[in-house]
Amino acid sequence: MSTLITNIAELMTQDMEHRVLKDAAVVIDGERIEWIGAASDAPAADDAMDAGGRAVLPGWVDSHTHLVFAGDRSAEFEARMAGESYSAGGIAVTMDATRRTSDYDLTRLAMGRVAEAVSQGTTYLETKTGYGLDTEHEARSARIASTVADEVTYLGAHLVPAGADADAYTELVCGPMLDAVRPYVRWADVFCEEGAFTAEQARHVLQACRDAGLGIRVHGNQLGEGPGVQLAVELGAASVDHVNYLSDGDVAALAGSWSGWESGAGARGTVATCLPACDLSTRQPLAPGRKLLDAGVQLALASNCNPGTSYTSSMAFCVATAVLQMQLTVHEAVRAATYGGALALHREAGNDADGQRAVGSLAVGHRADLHVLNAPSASHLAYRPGMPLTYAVWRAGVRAR
Ligand SMILES: N=CN[C@@H](CCC(=O)O)C(=O)O
Ligand SMILES: [Zn+2]
Repeated sequence: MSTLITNIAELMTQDMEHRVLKDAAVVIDGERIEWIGAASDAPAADDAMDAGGRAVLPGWVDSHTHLVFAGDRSAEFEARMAGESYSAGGIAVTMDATRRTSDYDLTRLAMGRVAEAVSQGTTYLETKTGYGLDTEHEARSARIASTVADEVTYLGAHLVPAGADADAYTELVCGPMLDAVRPYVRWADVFCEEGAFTAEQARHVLQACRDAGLGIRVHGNQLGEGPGVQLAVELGAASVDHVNYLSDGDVAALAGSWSGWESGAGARGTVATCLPACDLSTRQPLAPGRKLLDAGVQLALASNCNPGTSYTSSMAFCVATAVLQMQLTVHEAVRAATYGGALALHREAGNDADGQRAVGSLAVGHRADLHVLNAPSASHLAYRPGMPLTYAVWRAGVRAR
């Protein structure tokens, strides 16, 4: 069954040539994109939709969320708005609420959050464990996550639970807990920050998880300059996320990891994932996205949806903030929220060794993940911030909104 979507005023492909087509059309067939080009050249299809002069872009790829949780931390948020600063300790509050919640309710809550994200144009989504923090509850979170998200990350190393010895807990994360989550996850992550895990503990976790066949990523440099970025680059992590406080050496290390990549002469590097909604909600300085891009670093934008630091799954909000406050162009911000997320998850074009279709860009053969805006161009995402601009969504070729 094929569908022609025509009368597209602006088609932002985010493909390798960065093409933006005017008066365009797309044909999707099953879960894949069959054809892209000028509306006047479009082939016939079984079905047709007139986009009415609207803009189309790839569905958002949200490469960093924490959706498997229960409970509410609005009091912590209010205290922060009154001047308190964020610290990792709040994670324990969510851990308690999450452990007390049944499988059924935890699944229902996570599914509801995914549905909210999809209704706003997100078509590919990663989520993490990290609110279980013992073997039983981390495995349960990983299992539930694997039923609701496209990609699952093991974040047993989110916080050392109260009363536990940090090194003994790290051993648990690298041993029995890793074995228990392994069937459900593709990635591992560690919160490498003061109050969470030291560089040495983080290295141990990342190496053990890599040895177990997982891809790795790091929460780093969120609350101050720290070892997270350097560790991520050294170990070849797919991404380092937050990146608020960076030394010149950190920026250089990230840029160096991408040298030669675009010309095909170098290997992939470590994506810097900026989380602007989190930065606003924690009153941290926004990550230096402009500086990173100018240095040659590949950037992702993600929501970091979680109850502590960023209780929103709105990628449009992240894009608007990146344009209005981080000095990215609209094209750069949309690219970071689509192609950049795919790059951070090793799901971009040309990286489909396991048979999955590429996401995050629109080209023939890629997964049919399309986001139709109720606007004639993507610039309206920043020009009309906060407006409900999602008009239609296709996720793997299925109309999701
Ligand atoms: N920084 C570490 N983890 C989450 C916050 C978790 C929480 O406070 O519940 C984050 O990415 O911001
Ligand atoms: Zn996070």
